[in-house]
Amino acid sequence: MSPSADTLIALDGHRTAAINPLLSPAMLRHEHPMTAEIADTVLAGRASAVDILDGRDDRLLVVVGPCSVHDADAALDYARRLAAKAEEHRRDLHIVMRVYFEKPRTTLGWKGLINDPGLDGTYEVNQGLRMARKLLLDISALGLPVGCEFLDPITPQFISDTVTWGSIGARTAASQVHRQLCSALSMPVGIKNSTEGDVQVAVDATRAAGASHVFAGINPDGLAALITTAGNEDCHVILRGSSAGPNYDPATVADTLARLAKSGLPERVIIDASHGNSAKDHVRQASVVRELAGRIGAGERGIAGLMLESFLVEGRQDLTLGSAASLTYGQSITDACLGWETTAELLDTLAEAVDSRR
Ligand SMILES: O=C[C@H](O)[C@H](O)COP(=O)(O)O
Ligand SMILES: C=C(OP(=O)(O)O)C(=O)O
Repeated sequence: MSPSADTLIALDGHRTAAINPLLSPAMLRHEHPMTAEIADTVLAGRASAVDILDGRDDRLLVVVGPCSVHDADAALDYARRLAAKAEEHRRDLHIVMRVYFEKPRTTLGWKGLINDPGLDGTYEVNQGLRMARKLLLDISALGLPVGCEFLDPITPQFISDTVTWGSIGARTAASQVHRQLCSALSMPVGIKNSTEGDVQVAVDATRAAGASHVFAGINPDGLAALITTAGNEDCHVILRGSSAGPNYDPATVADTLARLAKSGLPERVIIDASHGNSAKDHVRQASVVRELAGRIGAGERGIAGLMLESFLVEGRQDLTLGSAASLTYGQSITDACLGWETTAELLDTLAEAVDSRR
């Protein structure tokens, strides 16, 4: 005898409130298509990032932009300013804009524009995916490459062709699902040390992502599929500090490079000037960048790039769900960011440091 409908729900529908349609990756890519010009920006941006990581290009990779995107207009406004700065410093810096749509929360909070584009708890994910893809294309169309954190393992199918540099965050570096995902991605991916400061987890993730994997995912039509990957040899470690304090000091950088060498991996790191390296204080973030510029200018090698959290207006503000209209334009609603003027100054300083090291 078959179980009753109520029994079936009790078995595995007990805590599912709703299941709604999700648009397919192929449909979204059809609505917001790649262009030949944008493809050139993405491919050239990836090639430059890989050349820097591999030491064939002596510039610095700088991933800079808001902690999270909550307003596409403000992000594009920021992107126009950054594109001009990227052009000015193209000889010394390879600038990639941080365009983060997925926020991993310590406990609870707004999870980013893809999850809740209305900033009001309505979770219009299909709309969020449309907004994200459109913005990634709009920014790349300026000739400015973009960088994203990949959090949900399904999201990359919708946007990854537009992304020049990817990241795996501190909270997911140990996750096999995310390591497998990295092994499939076509761009270089930075993987962070844990929030508690474990660097080895990022080294292990880099090694795991370099191998081939077979896992369940979705195909371009959104159907469940078995994915076989080639492995991504362009993954690298990001030192982001921790709850115990910063980890961008020369000794930790040297120790990380030694750990990478021991695992047979290229010796290179990216330093995140924010998060645990600045205790999420944007003023301290500027000091971290200045200190690193001094070290790079004095000849330190192994640091292939930096990450900066920056937006139009310095600092941060709290979001009250449903009250987006009262937010300050161009200010972060997640972690505190450097303001535009300080960011521009710091980019000048980093460019000078690269020139001195040369
Ligand atoms: O980069 C953003 C945050 O540091 C990360 O999403 C965690 O944020 P939370 O501790 O405010 O949840
Ligand atoms: C969430 C982020 O950082 P972390 O994973 O280092 O906390 C981030 O860079 O947005």
